[in-house]
Amino acid sequence: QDAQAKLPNVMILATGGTIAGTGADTTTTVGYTSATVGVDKLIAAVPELKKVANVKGEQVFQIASESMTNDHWLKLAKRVNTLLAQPDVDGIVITHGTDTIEETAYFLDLTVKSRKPVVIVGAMRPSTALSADGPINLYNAVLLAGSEDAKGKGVLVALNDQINAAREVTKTNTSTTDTFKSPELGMLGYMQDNRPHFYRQSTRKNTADTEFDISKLDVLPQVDIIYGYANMNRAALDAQVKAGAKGIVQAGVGDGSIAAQMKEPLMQARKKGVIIVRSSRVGQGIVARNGEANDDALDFVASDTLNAQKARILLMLALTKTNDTKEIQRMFYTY
Ligand SMILES: NC(=O)C[C@H](N)C(=O)O
Repeated sequence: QDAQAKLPNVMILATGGTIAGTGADTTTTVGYTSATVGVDKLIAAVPELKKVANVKGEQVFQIASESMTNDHWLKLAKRVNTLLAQPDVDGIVITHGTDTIEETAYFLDLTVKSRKPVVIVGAMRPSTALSADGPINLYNAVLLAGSEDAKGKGVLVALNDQINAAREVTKTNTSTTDTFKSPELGMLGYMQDNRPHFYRQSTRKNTADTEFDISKLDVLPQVDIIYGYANMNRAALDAQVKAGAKGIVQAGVGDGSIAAQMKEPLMQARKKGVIIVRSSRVGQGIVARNGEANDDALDFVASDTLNAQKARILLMLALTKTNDTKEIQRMFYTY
């Protein structure tokens, strides 16, 4: 009894994904159905959890993560903040589909107001598969969320025995279990021997140290992404601006370069008040301010090392505070 009382209290918030998926048979690893197993069953499948934490489950959503929306994020962030404000919650694990895990992780990294651990976990193989990765990933996530070492490190993404920072992690492979990597800045550490081993930490501000507050928001500003490619044209940009986008992230070629034929359309969008952020489709490296484009003259913002899908998140949150491009650029160098 006493030993159990000394264990950390970890809440598991389930949102769906492949970790809760089921396939036709044990060898089905593609073509299965995501988000079918409930949180109680996920917990019951790993009896070892009880030895390392007092776990409680809550089904927040039951969706495949490709269908994650801003509304889901607002609801999830509010729930996480409410739970972490309770003295009887030491850490949170979120089970999530892997397709947008990096986006949800970064959204929470910017909006959770606590230094208690928040760990997001998923799986690449459905729960019914041979060598399903969900159970060990969930076990490690609960250990991590209950550990002292994970406090104050921002939102963590833990799969495949590795710990990555929300800002830096990305899905690098469509289907293998070693898909989550922080290819340019490196992972934070490993899960091994029933404990985390940390080697580094992100230098960017997160969680309790950010300026963003979603507690009173029911909707986020519309921000969309346009993708760079040879022979790019303005159709997607114009459609997004017409549909009411307040911000556009360009996942540009190379160092966020702007095609000659896109310069005028982007300038026109900016004149209409739309904030333009230059990111890159490359996936690694800095998009430098005033590098491949004169951001000062164009009044654009450079994404620094954020990929386009994460730049979209920071721009949405930035737009809840300001429309000033200098301020928004500061935020891109802060978070
Ligand atoms: N491995 C997965 O979880 C993929 C799934 N499509 C999802 O993101 O929900």
